[in-house]
Amino acid sequence: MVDYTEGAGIQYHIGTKKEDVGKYVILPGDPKRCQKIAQYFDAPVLVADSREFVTYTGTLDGVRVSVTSTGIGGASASIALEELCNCGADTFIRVGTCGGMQTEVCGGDLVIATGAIRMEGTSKEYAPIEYPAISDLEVTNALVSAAKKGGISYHTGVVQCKDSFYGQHQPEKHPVGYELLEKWNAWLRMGCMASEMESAALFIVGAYRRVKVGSVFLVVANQEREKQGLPNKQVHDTDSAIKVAVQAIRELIWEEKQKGV
Ligand SMILES: O=P(O)(O)O[C@H]1O[C@H](CO)[C@@H](O)[C@H]1O
Ligand SMILES: O=c1cc[nH]c(=O)[nH]1
Repeated sequence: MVDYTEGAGIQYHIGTKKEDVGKYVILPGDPKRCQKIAQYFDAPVLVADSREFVTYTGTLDGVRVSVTSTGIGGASASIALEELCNCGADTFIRVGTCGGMQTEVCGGDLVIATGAIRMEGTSKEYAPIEYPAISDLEVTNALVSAAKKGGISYHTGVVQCKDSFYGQHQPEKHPVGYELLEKWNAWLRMGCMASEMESAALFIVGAYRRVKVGSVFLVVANQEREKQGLPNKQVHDTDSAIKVAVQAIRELIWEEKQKGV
């Protein structure tokens, strides 16, 4: 019988063993982003490739670091996070793409999440909706510091997470479009910066597992700019977000070394 629980030798979905995974893990959604991220590590090795979960491990400044793809949505992201925690990882940075919501959040900018709206299903199977999905402060500060050092245009704030990508982009086609549109307008009025899919689940599962999770996203476009007839640049190269995540991990490693951890 398969042992799905913590302590099992090989994790059931992601296919890693404890010795395969570093303390720090970068979490892209897209498995094809993993190799691109691993190129920034010293001596990267492909340690597992199972379903949507691809894992490489190498080092940064002598410390073991991994990258594991989460697939799309909170359900698979929560599985990746749980199983990486079972392997001993404790600090995570999601590197994703998002759609800008406020008109100043333009294609090519980065968004660093300070919290996430829980309009998805997975986090509700962990914690009551009153519990906030917030990013880890140390990881978030490291991401901000890295973006500043890199001279990259970035925004901080709340992001919206949902399960339906097309509910964001074509709400009028959905039978419950009236509800999606009303909520979208409320998120806009509250100052929500961007829409993506995984951070709410990752922040909630991270809180439950007592690990640190932060998120940085490339803004691929902004549908609100489009609606208002403003120029709407489209950008798909995630390299700036990857560089910021890698630099943030270096800063976190440096801080831990200072503390003698
Ligand atoms: O680019 P990734 O990391 O997959 O992130 C975003 O892109 C996917 C939707 O296109 C969702 O996973 C969303 O969160
Ligand atoms: O608009 C977008 C872009 C990326 N990911 C999303 O979830 N929405």
